[in-house]
Amino acid sequence: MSDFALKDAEAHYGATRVLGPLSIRIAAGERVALIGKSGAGKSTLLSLMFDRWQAQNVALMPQALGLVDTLSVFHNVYMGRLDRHRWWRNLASLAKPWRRDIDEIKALLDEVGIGEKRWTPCGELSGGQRQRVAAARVLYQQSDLLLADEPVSALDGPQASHVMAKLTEGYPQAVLAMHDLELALAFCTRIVGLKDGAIVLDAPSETLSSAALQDLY
Ligand SMILES: Nc1ncnc2c1ncn2[C@@H]1O[C@H](COP(=O)(O)OP(=O)(O)OP(=O)(O)O)[C@@H](O)[C@H]1O
Repeated sequence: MSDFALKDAEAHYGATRVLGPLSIRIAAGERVALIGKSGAGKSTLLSLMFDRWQAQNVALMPQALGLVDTLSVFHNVYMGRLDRHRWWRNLASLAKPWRRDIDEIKALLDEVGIGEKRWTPCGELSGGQRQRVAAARVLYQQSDLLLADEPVSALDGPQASHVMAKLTEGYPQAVLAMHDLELALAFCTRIVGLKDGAIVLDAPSETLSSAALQDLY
């Protein structure tokens, strides 16, 4: 595990500054929930973090998920480790996957409740199923840090808790944009509140309640 830090970072769309300047450090073992109302800058901050840190072995689960609809669930998860294999192995796996990969990916898919869909094209899945495939892909990736944008927004209560538990077990160091404050407090060690592109709150979860966080909305 390593430290990840931004110093005086800014993000612009055209000439308009929408984020920062802000500084933040994510220490080993910290799971940070980014919260704030729509447009506060959560996705922009996650993109900036990914841009700056991607050379440091970071997994990204974007809001749009980035699944290939014409490929099976298995192959979408397999893509989490494409860069660890030689090109010919990846190409051969498209036609005939290795038994070892099938077993490992099936076990992960079972953990998020969609093992039976492993050969279904992602284009034929529901929104919640797609989100669980994307969760399985970042878990398969086994990077040092997870950056995830609303990773359980399409899941119902018990499923959302279950997938959050799996993601945070797999990634003790993470930054997660969250709308659900109860889940954020339950699974993250630290809450960072954003307003108009600035950090207006940064505190350990154990010192906060969801009622206290309502001021951000
Ligand atoms: N492609 C874009 N072009 C111009 N402005 C953008 C673009 N994407 C985002 N913005 C602006 O940047 C600001 C931050 O947006 P961002 O998507 O980071 O917010 P967010 O907190 O993630 O919102 P949400 O919870 O709705 O996903 C907003 O004012 C938004 O209008």
